[in-house]
Amino acid sequence: MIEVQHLCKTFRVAKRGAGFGQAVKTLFHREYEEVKALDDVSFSIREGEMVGYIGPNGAGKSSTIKILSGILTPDSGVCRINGRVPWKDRTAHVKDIGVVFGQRTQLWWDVPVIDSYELLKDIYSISNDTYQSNLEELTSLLNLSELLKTPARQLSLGQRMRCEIAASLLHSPKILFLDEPTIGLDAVSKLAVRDFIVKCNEKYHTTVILTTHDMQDIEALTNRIILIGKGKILLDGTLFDIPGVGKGLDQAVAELYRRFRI
Ligand SMILES: Nc1ncnc2c1ncn2[C@@H]1O[C@H](COP(=O)(O)OP(=O)(O)OP(=O)(O)O)[C@@H](O)[C@H]1O
Repeated sequence: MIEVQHLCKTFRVAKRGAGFGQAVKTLFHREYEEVKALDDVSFSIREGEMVGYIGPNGAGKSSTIKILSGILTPDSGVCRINGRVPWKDRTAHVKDIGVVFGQRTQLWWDVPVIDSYELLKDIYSISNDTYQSNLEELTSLLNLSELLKTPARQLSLGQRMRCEIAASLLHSPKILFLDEPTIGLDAVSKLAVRDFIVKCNEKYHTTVILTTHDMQDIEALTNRIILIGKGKILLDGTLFDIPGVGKGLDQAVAELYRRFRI
Protein backbone atom coordinates (compact mmCIF):
# COMPACT_ATOMS: atom_id res chain seq x y z
CA MET A 1 0.00 0.00 0.00
CA ILE A 2 2.92 2.39 0.75
CA GLU A 3 5.81 1.85 -1.65
CA VAL A 4 8.91 4.02 -1.39
CA GLN A 5 11.90 3.42 -3.64
CA HIS A 6 15.21 5.27 -3.77
CA LEU A 7 13.89 8.59 -2.44
CA CYS A 8 16.45 11.38 -2.37
CA LYS A 9 16.03 14.94 -1.11
CA THR A 10 18.72 17.58 -0.79
CA PHE A 11 18.18 21.04 0.71
CA ARG A 12 20.34 23.98 -0.34
CA VAL A 13 21.02 26.21 2.63
CA ALA A 14 22.89 29.52 2.88
CA LYS A 15 26.11 29.29 4.90
CA ARG A 16 26.26 31.78 7.77
CA GLY A 17 29.14 32.74 9.97
CA ALA A 18 28.71 34.14 13.47
CA GLY A 19 28.96 37.86 14.23
CA PHE A 20 28.14 41.18 12.59
CA GLY A 21 31.09 41.10 10.14
CA GLN A 22 30.01 37.75 8.74
CA ALA A 23 26.39 38.97 8.45
CA VAL A 24 27.54 41.96 6.36
CA LYS A 25 29.75 39.69 4.25
CA THR A 26 26.83 37.39 3.40
CA LEU A 27 24.90 40.45 2.12
CA PHE A 28 27.42 40.73 -0.72
CA HIS A 29 28.61 37.20 -1.17
CA ARG A 30 26.36 34.33 -0.25
CA GLU A 31 27.73 30.80 -0.11
CA TYR A 32 25.55 27.72 -0.06
CA GLU A 33 25.93 24.19 1.19
CA GLU A 34 23.87 21.13 0.44
CA VAL A 35 22.19 19.06 3.15
CA LYS A 36 21.29 15.54 2.07
CA ALA A 37 18.10 14.94 4.06
CA LEU A 38 17.21 11.66 2.31
CA ASP A 39 19.74 9.46 0.59
CA ASP A 40 18.27 6.50 -1.31
CA VAL A 41 15.43 5.69 1.08
CA SER A 42 13.36 2.58 0.28
CA PHE A 43 10.72 0.67 2.24
CA SER A 44 7.22 -0.65 1.88
CA ILE A 45 4.40 -0.73 4.42
CA ARG A 46 1.34 -2.98 4.27
CA GLU A 47 -2.21 -1.97 5.10
CA GLY A 48 -2.90 -2.07 8.85
CA GLU A 49 0.77 -2.04 9.89
CA MET A 50 1.93 0.18 12.78
CA VAL A 51 5.48 1.31 12.04
CA GLY A 52 7.84 3.32 14.23
CA TYR A 53 10.11 5.53 12.12
CA ILE A 54 12.99 6.39 14.42
CA GLY A 55 16.33 8.16 14.22
CA PRO A 56 18.26 10.97 15.92
CA ASN A 57 17.64 14.71 15.35
CA GLY A 58 18.10 15.70 11.73
CA ALA A 59 18.01 12.07 10.50
CA GLY A 60 15.34 12.70 7.84
CA LYS A 61 12.14 11.51 9.55
CA SER A 62 10.03 14.63 9.05
CA SER A 63 11.28 15.04 5.48
CA THR A 64 10.05 11.51 4.74
CA ILE A 65 6.66 12.16 6.35
CA LYS A 66 6.32 15.41 4.40
CA ILE A 67 7.00 13.57 1.14
CA LEU A 68 4.56 10.76 2.03
CA SER A 69 1.89 13.31 2.86
CA GLY A 70 2.44 15.27 -0.37
CA ILE A 71 3.77 18.48 1.24
CA LEU A 72 7.30 18.04 -0.12
CA THR A 73 8.54 16.86 -3.52
CA PRO A 74 11.63 14.62 -3.59
CA ASP A 75 14.52 15.23 -6.02
CA SER A 76 14.32 11.66 -7.26
CA GLY A 77 12.81 8.29 -6.40
CA VAL A 78 9.39 6.72 -6.44
CA CYS A 79 6.61 6.93 -3.88
CA ARG A 80 3.19 5.39 -4.37
CA ILE A 81 0.48 5.29 -1.74
CA ASN A 82 -2.65 3.39 -2.72
CA GLY A 83 -1.45 3.74 -6.30
CA ARG A 84 -1.11 7.53 -6.09
CA VAL A 85 1.92 9.79 -6.14
CA PRO A 86 1.34 11.99 -3.05
CA TRP A 87 2.72 15.31 -4.36
CA LYS A 88 1.06 14.90 -7.78
CA ASP A 89 -2.40 13.65 -6.75
CA ARG A 90 -2.65 15.77 -3.63
CA THR A 91 -6.40 16.39 -3.61
CA ALA A 92 -7.29 12.70 -3.79
CA HIS A 93 -4.38 11.69 -1.58
CA VAL A 94 -5.27 13.95 1.38
CA LYS A 95 -8.66 12.25 1.68
CA ASP A 96 -6.89 8.97 2.44
CA ILE A 97 -4.47 10.32 5.05
CA GLY A 98 -4.52 11.98 8.43
CA VAL A 99 -1.44 13.91 9.55
CA VAL A 100 -0.44 15.14 12.99
CA PHE A 101 2.72 17.21 13.33
CA GLY A 102 3.27 17.52 17.09
CA GLN A 103 4.99 20.87 16.66
CA ARG A 104 2.42 22.45 14.34
CA THR A 105 -1.31 22.95 14.44
CA GLN A 106 -3.98 22.28 11.85
CA LEU A 107 -6.59 24.03 14.00
CA TRP A 108 -7.47 27.65 13.32
CA TRP A 109 -5.91 29.48 16.23
CA ASP A 110 -8.60 31.99 17.18
CA VAL A 111 -11.80 30.05 16.64
CA PRO A 112 -13.41 27.37 18.84
CA VAL A 113 -12.17 23.87 18.04
CA ILE A 114 -15.61 22.79 16.83
CA ASP A 115 -15.53 25.55 14.17
CA SER A 116 -12.22 24.18 12.87
CA TYR A 117 -13.82 20.75 12.67
CA GLU A 118 -16.76 22.18 10.70
CA LEU A 119 -14.29 23.75 8.27
CA LEU A 120 -12.44 20.43 7.90
CA LYS A 121 -15.80 18.75 7.22
CA ASP A 122 -16.25 21.05 4.22
CA ILE A 123 -12.63 20.80 3.07
CA TYR A 124 -12.75 16.99 3.06
CA SER A 125 -16.39 16.85 1.85
CA ILE A 126 -17.33 14.61 4.79
CA SER A 127 -21.00 13.55 4.72
CA ASN A 128 -23.20 14.71 7.64
CA ASP A 129 -23.65 11.15 8.92
CA THR A 130 -19.96 10.25 8.86
CA TYR A 131 -19.03 13.59 10.46
CA GLN A 132 -21.57 13.23 13.28
CA SER A 133 -20.68 9.65 14.13
CA ASN A 134 -16.90 10.29 13.94
CA LEU A 135 -17.21 13.45 16.01
CA GLU A 136 -19.23 11.66 18.70
CA GLU A 137 -16.81 8.75 18.86
CA LEU A 138 -13.69 10.93 18.92
CA THR A 139 -15.20 13.28 21.50
CA SER A 140 -15.94 10.41 23.81
CA LEU A 141 -12.68 8.47 23.32
CA LEU A 142 -10.41 11.51 23.56
CA ASN A 143 -12.51 13.23 26.21
CA LEU A 144 -13.06 16.42 24.20
CA SER A 145 -16.52 17.57 25.25
CA GLU A 146 -15.18 20.37 27.50
CA LEU A 147 -12.72 21.53 24.85
CA LEU A 148 -14.80 21.86 21.69
CA LYS A 149 -16.05 25.38 22.41
CA THR A 150 -12.61 26.69 23.38
CA PRO A 151 -10.40 28.53 20.86
CA ALA A 152 -7.25 26.51 20.05
CA ARG A 153 -4.96 29.23 21.43
CA GLN A 154 -6.47 28.81 24.93
CA LEU A 155 -5.80 25.06 25.09
CA SER A 156 -2.88 23.50 26.92
CA LEU A 157 -0.47 21.46 24.79
CA GLY A 158 -1.98 18.13 25.83
CA GLN A 159 -5.53 19.34 25.27
CA ARG A 160 -4.57 20.71 21.86
CA MET A 161 -2.87 17.46 20.83
CA ARG A 162 -6.03 15.49 21.65
CA CYS A 163 -8.00 17.95 19.50
CA GLU A 164 -5.38 17.70 16.71
CA ILE A 165 -5.61 13.92 16.65
CA ALA A 166 -9.40 14.11 16.40
CA ALA A 167 -9.06 16.70 13.58
CA SER A 168 -6.83 14.35 11.62
CA LEU A 169 -9.32 11.47 11.94
CA LEU A 170 -12.66 13.18 11.20
CA HIS A 171 -12.59 12.03 7.57
CA SER A 172 -11.81 8.36 8.47
CA PRO A 173 -8.38 8.25 6.79
CA LYS A 174 -6.87 4.87 5.92
CA ILE A 175 -3.38 6.05 6.87
CA LEU A 176 -2.27 8.09 9.83
CA PHE A 177 1.08 9.92 9.88
CA LEU A 178 2.04 10.93 13.39
CA ASP A 179 5.12 13.11 13.76
CA GLU A 180 5.95 13.22 17.49
CA PRO A 181 2.30 13.07 18.60
CA THR A 182 3.04 12.78 22.32
CA ILE A 183 5.65 15.54 22.53
CA GLY A 184 5.14 17.51 25.75
CA LEU A 185 2.09 15.54 26.90
CA ASP A 186 1.52 14.66 30.54
CA ALA A 187 1.40 10.97 31.53
CA VAL A 188 -2.40 10.76 31.45
CA SER A 189 -2.70 12.40 28.01
CA LYS A 190 0.12 10.23 26.63
CA LEU A 191 -1.65 7.07 27.72
CA ALA A 192 -4.97 8.34 26.33
CA VAL A 193 -3.41 9.15 22.95
CA ARG A 194 -1.55 5.82 22.75
CA ASP A 195 -4.66 3.91 23.76
CA PHE A 196 -6.68 5.69 21.15
CA ILE A 197 -4.20 4.99 18.34
CA VAL A 198 -4.19 1.28 19.20
CA LYS A 199 -8.00 1.22 19.18
CA CYS A 200 -8.09 2.97 15.82
CA ASN A 201 -5.76 0.38 14.35
CA GLU A 202 -7.68 -2.55 15.84
CA LYS A 203 -11.11 -1.27 14.87
CA TYR A 204 -10.50 0.29 11.46
CA HIS A 205 -7.23 -1.36 10.46
CA THR A 206 -5.72 2.13 10.09
CA THR A 207 -2.11 2.08 8.93
CA VAL A 208 0.03 4.13 11.33
CA ILE A 209 3.47 5.60 10.71
CA LEU A 210 4.84 7.16 13.84
CA THR A 211 7.97 9.22 14.33
CA THR A 212 9.02 9.82 17.91
CA HIS A 213 11.96 10.08 20.26
CA ASP A 214 9.83 8.54 22.99
CA MET A 215 10.73 4.86 23.10
CA GLN A 216 7.68 4.11 25.25
CA ASP A 217 5.54 5.24 22.32
CA ILE A 218 7.43 2.79 20.16
CA GLU A 219 7.00 -0.06 22.64
CA ALA A 220 3.31 0.67 23.12
CA LEU A 221 2.37 1.23 19.51
CA THR A 222 4.56 -0.45 16.96
CA ASN A 223 5.56 -3.93 16.01
CA ARG A 224 7.98 -2.85 13.31
CA ILE A 225 10.68 -0.18 13.40
CA ILE A 226 12.53 1.52 10.58
CA LEU A 227 15.72 3.28 11.68
CA ILE A 228 16.98 6.23 9.62
CA GLY A 229 20.27 8.03 10.17
CA LYS A 230 21.88 10.75 8.05
CA GLY A 231 19.18 10.18 5.45
CA LYS A 232 19.82 6.43 5.05
CA ILE A 233 17.73 3.49 6.20
CA LEU A 234 19.92 1.51 8.60
CA LEU A 235 17.56 -1.09 10.02
CA ASP A 236 14.12 -2.39 9.18
CA GLY A 237 12.77 -5.04 11.53
CA THR A 238 11.14 -5.64 14.88
CA LEU A 239 12.13 -4.34 18.31
CA PHE A 240 13.83 -7.69 18.92
CA ASP A 241 16.22 -7.00 16.04
CA ILE A 242 17.78 -4.20 18.12
CA PRO A 243 20.84 -5.61 19.87
CA GLY A 244 20.61 -5.46 23.67
CA VAL A 245 16.92 -4.57 23.73
CA GLY A 246 16.56 -6.69 26.88
CA LYS A 247 18.52 -3.98 28.79
CA GLY A 248 15.84 -1.41 27.99
CA LEU A 249 14.85 0.20 24.73
CA ASP A 250 16.26 3.68 25.43
CA GLN A 251 19.72 2.32 26.14
CA ALA A 252 19.62 -0.15 23.24
CA VAL A 253 18.57 2.57 20.79
CA ALA A 254 21.25 4.97 22.09
CA GLU A 255 23.87 2.22 21.59
CA LEU A 256 22.51 1.58 18.10
CA TYR A 257 22.88 5.29 17.20
CA ARG A 258 26.47 5.21 18.51
CA ARG A 259 27.22 2.03 16.59
CA PHE A 260 26.00 3.56 13.34
CA ARG A 261 27.70 6.89 14.21
CA ILE A 262 24.51 8.85 13.66
N1 LIG B 1 13.29 23.23 4.71
C1 LIG B 1 14.54 22.88 4.96
N2 LIG B 1 15.57 23.63 4.53
C2 LIG B 1 16.84 23.27 4.76
N3 LIG B 1 17.21 22.16 5.41
C3 LIG B 1 16.23 21.36 5.87
C4 LIG B 1 14.85 21.67 5.67
N4 LIG B 1 14.11 20.68 6.23
C5 LIG B 1 14.98 19.80 6.76
N5 LIG B 1 16.26 20.21 6.54
C6 LIG B 1 17.46 19.48 6.94
O1 LIG B 1 17.32 18.13 6.51
C7 LIG B 1 17.83 17.24 7.51
C8 LIG B 1 16.72 16.28 7.92
O2 LIG B 1 15.72 17.04 8.61
P1 LIG B 1 14.37 16.37 9.18
O3 LIG B 1 13.52 17.49 9.70
O4 LIG B 1 13.80 15.48 8.16
O5 LIG B 1 14.95 15.52 10.40
P2 LIG B 1 14.19 14.75 11.58
O6 LIG B 1 14.72 13.35 11.57
O7 LIG B 1 12.73 14.92 11.48
O8 LIG B 1 14.77 15.52 12.86
P3 LIG B 1 14.12 15.82 14.32
O9 LIG B 1 14.12 14.54 15.08
O10 LIG B 1 15.10 16.80 14.90
O11 LIG B 1 12.75 16.40 14.11
C9 LIG B 1 18.35 18.12 8.64
O12 LIG B 1 19.75 18.26 8.49
C10 LIG B 1 17.65 19.44 8.45
O13 LIG B 1 18.44 20.51 8.90
